[in-house]
Order: sequence, then structure tokens, then C-alpha cells
Amino acid sequence: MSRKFFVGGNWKMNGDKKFITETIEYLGKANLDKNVEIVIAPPSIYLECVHYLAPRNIQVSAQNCYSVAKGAFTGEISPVMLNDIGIEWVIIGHSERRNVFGETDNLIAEKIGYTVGTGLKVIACVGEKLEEREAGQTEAVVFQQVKAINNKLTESDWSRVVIAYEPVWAIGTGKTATPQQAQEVHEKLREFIKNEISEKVANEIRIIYGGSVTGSNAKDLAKEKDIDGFLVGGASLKPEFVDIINAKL
Ligand SMILES: O=C[C@H](O)COP(=O)(O)O
Repeated sequence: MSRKFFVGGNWKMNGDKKFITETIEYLGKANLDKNVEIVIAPPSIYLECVHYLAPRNIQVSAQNCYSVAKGAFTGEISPVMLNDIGIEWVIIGHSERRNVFGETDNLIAEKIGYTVGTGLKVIACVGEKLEEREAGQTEAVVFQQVKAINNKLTESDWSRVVIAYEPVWAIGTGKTATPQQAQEVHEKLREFIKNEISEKVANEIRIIYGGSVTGSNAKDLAKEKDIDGFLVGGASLKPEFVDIINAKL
């Protein structure tokens, strides 16, 4: 089963108009692997601008959205409005949303369920904290996170979802999971999806890795059979993002 390699660049709360112009220019000129699905996620205030400027081979993603179309939810972003301005993807459940802003498995599942229903595609993030890994709870945590999402999706909805496995201890810390550590969790997640959802979803879903991916470690991670791409934070703000996109070449 061949799954299209997927590389997302999550800019988090970084970038300005000058950065956008320069980044779009270097990405536009770079020789990017045509077999890779590339998505960049700028801060929401710049979504429309990046969507307008980005080359055709690069899609644009929001970093978050809410679970309803409209209403009295000050500061929130509606999936319907993202559709309205032509955005195709949304990251939901990033560990910073979970841990800094207190989003629960249930809220994240609600948001994913609603968002997929509007026709958008979702990068759904899961991952354990350091203390959970050390307590041997990695599988239990990520399985529970996926199970909560599955409660809000039909089997066919999963074709619009990419799962990003991002161990919290590896995010922005420079401590990348080794290819073996990441592969182990990806493989177990795929097995869980096979048992919990279906063999078809397990075979087709992209499970991407995030957590201190760089131009130097991407190639080794990309060799693992269950690593179908990356969600990149810090390095997506640098020219080495091109090396990560081209990790399979
Ligand atoms: O969304 C991206 C992840 O949080 C990884 O961030 P990082 O590459 O800066 O560790």
C-alpha cells in the first residue's frame, strides 16, 4: 500500500509579511519532490495572504478552529469561514492547544468531527508527555486520543484525516524521537486503527511524525515504513524545510 508522503510546516505564532514574502519566494524557486503533499500553516491572520501567494504545489492549513459554524465565540475561527476563503486543511489537537490552552480529548474530537463534516481536511495531533512515556503509558495515551476522535467520525471521514504523532517531550526541545521510537508508536497506532476502525483506514491513513524534525534527521526518520511524513515546527521557518520535504529523494 503506497501512501503519499506528507510534509506540513506549522509556523505556530511566528512570521510577518516580510517573512511570508521571502519564504514563499524560496519555496517557489526550490526543487521540491513532486511526490510529496506539502502544506504550510501560518498564523490565522496571514492565512488568506499565504493562500494567495503560495505556489500551486503548496496547500495552506489553519492551526486551529472551533466546532461550530458561527456564533458568540469571541476569538475563535469557524471551519465554514476557512472553507469560504479557500483553505483546505486545519491542524487540530496540537499539543500546545492541549497543554497551553487546556483543550481536552473530547473538545478536540468535537472539533475534528465538525470540521471534517464541512469538507475540510484535518491534521489531527496526538502524543504523550514525558512523564506518561516514562510511566509506560505512551500507547494508552495515544490510543485514547485516537479513540475519542473516532467517536465523532464515520469510517469514510478518516480519508480526510492525517494523524500527526508528536511526542510532547520532542516538540521544540531538540530531542527528536529516534526513528525506532517513532516507528514503534506509528506501527502500534496503525494496528490499533486496524482493530478499532478498519483495515482499509489502517492501510490508507498517513501517520506523520512531529518533534524536532530537521534537515539532518528527516532522511533517517523517512526510511521507517510507518512514517508517512512530518509535521515540522521550528525547521519549517528555515530554508532546511526544503531538505525535509525532499527527505525521500
Ligand atoms: O507542529 C509541529 C510540532 O509541534 C513540532 O515542532 P518542532 O519541529 O519545533 O519540534
